[in-house]
Amino acid sequence: MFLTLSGVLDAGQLATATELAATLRWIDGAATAGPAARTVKHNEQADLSSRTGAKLRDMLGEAIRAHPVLAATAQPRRFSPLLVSRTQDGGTYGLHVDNPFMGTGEARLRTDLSFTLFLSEPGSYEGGELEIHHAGNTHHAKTAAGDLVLYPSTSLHQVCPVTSGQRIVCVGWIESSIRDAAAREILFDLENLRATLGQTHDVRSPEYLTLSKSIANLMRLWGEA
Ligand SMILES: O=C(O)CCC(=O)C(=O)O
Ligand SMILES: [Fe+2]
Repeated sequence: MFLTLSGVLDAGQLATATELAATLRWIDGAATAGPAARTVKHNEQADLSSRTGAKLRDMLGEAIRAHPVLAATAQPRRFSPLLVSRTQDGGTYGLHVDNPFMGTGEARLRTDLSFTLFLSEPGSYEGGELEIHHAGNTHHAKTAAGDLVLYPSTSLHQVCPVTSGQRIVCVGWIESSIRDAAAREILFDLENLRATLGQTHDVRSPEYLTLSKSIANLMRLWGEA
């Protein structure tokens, strides 16, 4: 699944995010990468432990969690802590795969989906495309500020060199309640079908009830509570 969700941040939230990001302290991005990814990661990470950082993280987290299409397609069970990263001066994040598991204890999650929420307008920097390799295809994403790109964490991907300007993004990972991507897609289609059916059929009709029963039973088969 490769999906661009537009307007995850509205103009007001985007302005606040830009303002807050400008006051943050930045540290070497290699600190938050796994051993292999570290060797190809040439960017900076915002220190979100400050009050301003926490405010930014909370605001971005709320907007992402509130997005209905993200909820419907990803069926999130857990979110990783968000990172905010900055790439400039020819910086890049070379081809890598994300760690399969992140965090420890209660906060540990399996990474099923990765996302990038763009905070810089695409015209304000050169390069910096997020390039995702999947099933023999290569997808390039460089979207408007406020848009979010969602892709399978199973893919190799890279951030192309940023040759001018600054690319600031928020990245994070999702563990889905539906581990298998094909199963997740079937449930997404069935949910859409239920919404369409609801326009012409009563929720007590045999058609609506049978579809609801099938969705619930597939969730039992495929889902994790
Ligand atoms: O900056 C991006 O768009 C993706 C970053 C990335 O691949 C990562 O942090 O693992
Ligand atoms: Fe990555």
